Amino acid sequence: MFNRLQYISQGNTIEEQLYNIHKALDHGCDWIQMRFKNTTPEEAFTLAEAVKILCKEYLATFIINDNVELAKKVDADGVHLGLNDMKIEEARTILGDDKIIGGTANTIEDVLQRINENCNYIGLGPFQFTETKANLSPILGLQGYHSITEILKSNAFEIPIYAIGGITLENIDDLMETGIHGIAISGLITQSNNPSELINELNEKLYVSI
Ligand SMILES: Cc1ncc(COP(=O)(O)OP(=O)(O)O)c(N)n1
Ligand SMILES: Cc1nc(C(=O)O)sc1CCOP(=O)(O)O
Ligand SMILES: [Mg+2]
Repeated sequence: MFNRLQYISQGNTIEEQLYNIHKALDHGCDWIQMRFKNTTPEEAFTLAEAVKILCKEYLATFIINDNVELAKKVDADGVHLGLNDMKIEEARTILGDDKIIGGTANTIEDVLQRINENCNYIGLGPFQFTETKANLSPILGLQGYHSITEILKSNAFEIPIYAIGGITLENIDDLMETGIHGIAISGLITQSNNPSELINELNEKLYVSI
């Protein structure tokens, strides 16, 4: 079973990224998505090599955002691909069946497409407004997750769905009640002054039904 909490990394430099990723790992995150935008291929490779070593040390899952070739090059555990990134089928051909390929969805139509593409999980968002990502798709809100998970349940689809976008501690119980698998968080963890307490509280809420 996949982790229920994904940390989506932030940082404008390799140093900032490493600091934030190390902080998340040190305080209990064990699924890291390296999301390093507006950088050079060389810097992305340098960071990915370092994060691979860190994730191995912490026994954490290492996912790279967008860049399939980099994930292959550093032997990451997988990639996350948006609707405008490389096609899932092409990524699967490059990475093979043993790697994790996550896909973004913003609507039920996108979700069904991702299921047909044999994604390993779906990042469904945005839950609410967030400054972490530009050009957000329409906000889903709690009702948006309810309506989508209802359709999936009635069709016996069991792909892990992660909510993403502006998620805070107060949203977890309501989101998990919709039947999603877990959540993906960036800013809340990055900006936390007490990451241990926050991540413990997040995990308590996420695994309470287990
Ligand atoms: C878990 C998860 N869900 C969604 C996204 C968004 O991916 P994408 O639409 O490709 O946007 P960028 O992150 O590339 O800006 C994600 N990264 N992770
Ligand atoms: C990377 C990303 N993708 C989204 C989507 O809706 O596809 S929202 C988002 C940002 C998530 O960061 P935060 O937890 O700081 O809001
Ligand atoms: Mg992307």
